[in-house]
Formats: sequence, structure tokens, C-alpha cells
Amino acid sequence: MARGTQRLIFVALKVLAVALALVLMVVIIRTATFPSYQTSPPECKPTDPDFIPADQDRLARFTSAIRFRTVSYERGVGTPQELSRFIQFIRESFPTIHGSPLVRRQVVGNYSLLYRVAGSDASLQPYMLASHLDVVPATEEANWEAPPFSGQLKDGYIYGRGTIDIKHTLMGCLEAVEFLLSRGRQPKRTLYLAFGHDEETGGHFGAKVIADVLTQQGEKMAFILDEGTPVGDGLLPGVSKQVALISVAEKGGLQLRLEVDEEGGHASIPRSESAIGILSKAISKLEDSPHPNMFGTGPETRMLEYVATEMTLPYRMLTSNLWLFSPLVAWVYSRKPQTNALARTTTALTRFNAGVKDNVISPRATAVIDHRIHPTSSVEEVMEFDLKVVNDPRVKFSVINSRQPSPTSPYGKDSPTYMLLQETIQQIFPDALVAPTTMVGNTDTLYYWNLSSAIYRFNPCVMTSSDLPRFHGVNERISVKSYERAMNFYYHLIVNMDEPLILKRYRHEDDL
Ligand SMILES: CCCCCCCC/C=C\CCCCCCCC(=O)N[C@@H](Cc1c[nH]c2ccccc12)C(=O)O
Ligand SMILES: [Zn+2]
Ligand SMILES: [Zn+2]
Repeated sequence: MARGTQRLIFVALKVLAVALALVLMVVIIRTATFPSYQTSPPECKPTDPDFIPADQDRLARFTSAIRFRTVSYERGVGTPQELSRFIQFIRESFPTIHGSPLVRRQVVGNYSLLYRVAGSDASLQPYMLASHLDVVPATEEANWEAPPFSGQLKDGYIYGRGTIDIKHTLMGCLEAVEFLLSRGRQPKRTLYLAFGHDEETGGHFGAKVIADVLTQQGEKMAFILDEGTPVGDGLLPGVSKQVALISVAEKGGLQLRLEVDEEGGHASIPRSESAIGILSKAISKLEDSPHPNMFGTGPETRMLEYVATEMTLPYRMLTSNLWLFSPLVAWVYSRKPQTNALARTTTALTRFNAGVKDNVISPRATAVIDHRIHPTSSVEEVMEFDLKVVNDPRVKFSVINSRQPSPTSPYGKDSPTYMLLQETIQQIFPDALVAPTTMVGNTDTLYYWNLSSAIYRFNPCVMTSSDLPRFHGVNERISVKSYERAMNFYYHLIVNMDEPLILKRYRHEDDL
């Protein structure tokens, strides 16, 4: 090898070594100095004078609420009589709320409830706590450890449909307001409670109408809190502490119907391709072609950064240095369904219909694809992507439903309401970290976008990965301790909202 070439290689190796050393240095420095986003407000204790205990009366009210079979089956098909009975039960169970001159109650869309609790300072912008009255049907009843509409107490858990989705927040909010008012206190800031009656089937007749009513009344909210992501225990790799996940954004959706119409006929004389075959190829192409991994562009990235300082060293190093390791973390995310759903637009094949008889070639095949759209993508992008992937004019696409991803609500120390939420969570869950994330399913907040730019989705309940299948699944349950935490969470949130010190600490130029 010529001497000149040798020297060149030597210099190149030297440059590479220096560059690597520099990169390593940056990685180490960032790992060691990465900021913490956590706070440590005073813990809420059972000995506090304003602690709400899960006493017999409150537990009895909650278990009774679970016994109402307020099931939503499909759009416009629910259980109206049961909803009416449940509304009556709520009215009788919370006499202070329903007798207070501070409270205005409206029944909206026949079965949804909208309460306004007047604050003493009308100059302050109101806020809204949302939940829903309905539940999904209970299947596989035989496999439940206690009947799904029994509200049975067993080994410290209350069993039943709605215990974590979402009658614990519905009753938790009401208990908190009842407790406040029964102590003769009036909040400074007006608050709304909004309880839709058909969230489980899209909120078209409940939350949508609530939003219309509030819009007509010209209301704007300082923030809105609805059902959402839980306090995860063991859900995030590399973090041993619990992580309370506040969803600051919600994925969009695109439900597509795919249809192929071809000549059918006698099964003994098939053509080379059938409607079923053509459609199968199309949907299998869609399943095999995932939408791009968007890790690094949405709240899912910040979620990791918010807990970085509490991670085990290898994870901490990766997360503190996403400028370098983002592609690697993106790949790790794509490996598990829960994290994959956070990182990209997902494609779920939910229906496939074709054929009427064993020996008849079906002239028609149809399928439904349910996409959930990443916050940094759009309905248009998803449609364009799919058409390109299928690339077959015989497959006709039609849109069943579409909605853009939600705007991302402000979070972090620049957002007083997010920080208020974070501090309240840490009062009730003192061992938990708090982090922003994206809601992968849809909620009633879809209709509330025009009411507030600060919309958060959170479920004040600790959940392990083995609890997740209880959502809409078998053996839905909540521990008595968790229900107690839910009541106290809402109570503290309401009290904190009137505590100028907390908001002021994070308030910038924007006045709430
Ligand atoms: C590593 C990170 C882990 C993250 C873990 C996240 C865990 C999530 C755990 C629980 C969340 C479940 C809560 C889901 C609630 C979603 C509500 C729902 O099921 N919605 C339906 C129906 C629906 C409601 N509103 C609309 C509007 C438009 C279409 C459908 C719906 C749904 O999303 O399909
Ligand atoms: Zn729900
Ligand atoms: Zn649900």
C-alpha cells in the first residue's frame, strides 16, 4: 500500500476515533445531566382533615352504580330505561349537589348529564371534568369471578362492568363535589361535570350534544379532563416506578370499507381470480405494509424523556440521547402492540364478508379496515398510503368514518393546568412519576376540541399489564383503595384549582 494511502487511512481512523470519543462524551454528559420533570407535592394522607374515606355509604353508592346495566350496544342502540333509572339514582344519591343553589343540572340529549357548579369568582375561566354513564356489554359472564353487574366485593376488589371504565370517575367526581358542598364550601372557579350516555358507541347523542349546548352558551374551559390512560405499573420498560400517563393527544381514525365486485358463478368453473381472492390480496398487502414509524415526532417521545432520570442505566442512556438512538428506540417500540400503537398509524382488519353458499363463487367481497392515526399524520396521508399499497382499481375504497388526530394539548412546566394535574396526581399517587402520552383509543373529548385547547385524558387508577385486558373484558374490577384514591384525586383537583399558589408557580403570560 502506498505511503500516502496509509497516511490517509491513519488520519481517517484518527478522525473517526475522535468523533466517537466526542459522541461518547456527549452521551455520558447528557445521561448524567438529563433534566427531571417530576415534582413532589405534599402527599394526601388518610389522616388529613379533608380526606374522603371509602366508607360503607360511599362503597354502597358505588356498588349500586355498578348494578345499573347502562349498556351501549351500537350507535343509537343502548338501554334508555336503565339510563333513566341510573340518572334518578344519581339524583337521590347526592342530595347536597341536587339541592344546592350553586348547582345547575341539565339533562342533555335525553340521558346525558351536564352540571354547572358556580364558582364565587366569575372572572375565572371554568373547567370541566368529564366521564360517561354507559358501559360496554359484558361477555363470557360464566368466566367472571363475580357476576358483571353485581358490584360484588371480593378480596378487597369491587367487581363489575364499569368499575374501571368508567363509573369510578363518574361517581368519584360526584362524591368529591358532594363532599365539598356538604362542608359548606363554594369553589372559586366554576366547574362543569359532563357525563355522556353513549361514549362507548362514539358519543354521537351524548357528548356531541353536550358540546353543542356549551358552545351555544359561549363557554370556554381552562381545561377539560376526561377518561384516559392509567397509572401504569410495569408498563414502561426500564422504569420500576409507577408512571401516571396523561394523554395530551388522541389518535385520529379512518374506517374504510373495501369492496370488490367480480363475476360470480358455479364453483365448478372458477376463473383465475375471484372477488374473495382479489380482496384478500389487497387487505393482506395492507396488513403487511405498516404505516411509517413516527417515533420522535409525537408525545410518545416526550413520555420517555419525562421518566428518563428514573430509568435503569441502559434505558436512561438511550432515552437521554434520542438525538442519537431514536431509530433504535423506534424499532424497540414497534416490537410490542401497545408501544407500536403509540408510534405509528395502526391498521386493524376488523370485518371480512363474502359468500353465501359452499359451491357458489361470491360475486362480492367486502372488508373493513380500522386505522388509528398518529398525531403527526392525517386522514389524507393515510388514504394516499393505502391506495398506493393496494394499487388495484378493482378494489373500491369508501370512507365509513374519519376524524383527524386531536390537537396536542400543552404540557410541561409551560402549562399551568398540566402541572396542576401532575401535582394533584403526585399528591394521590406519591410514588408515581407523571408523563405525557397519546391516547390510542377515542373518547368523548373528540367533541370538546372547540371548548378548550387544554384537553387531558387520565384514569386515576393503577394498572399492571395483566389489568389491561379487564378493560371491556372479563373480570373488570377496582380495589377499594383505588376507588378511594379516585374520589380524593377529584377532590384535590377541585381544591387545587382554587389554590392560586400552584397555578401561579407555573403561570406565564397567559391568564387562565
Ligand atoms: C408503554 C405505554 C403503555 C401505554 C399503555 C396504555 C394503556 C391504555 C390502557 C387503557 C386505556 C384504555 C382506555 C380506552 C378508552 C377508549 C375508549 C374507547 O373504547 N373508545 C372506542 C369507541 C369510541 C369512543 N369515542 C369514539 C369516537 C369515534 C370513534 C369511536 C369512538 C374506540 O376508540 O373505538
Ligand atoms: Zn370509557
Ligand atoms: Zn370503554
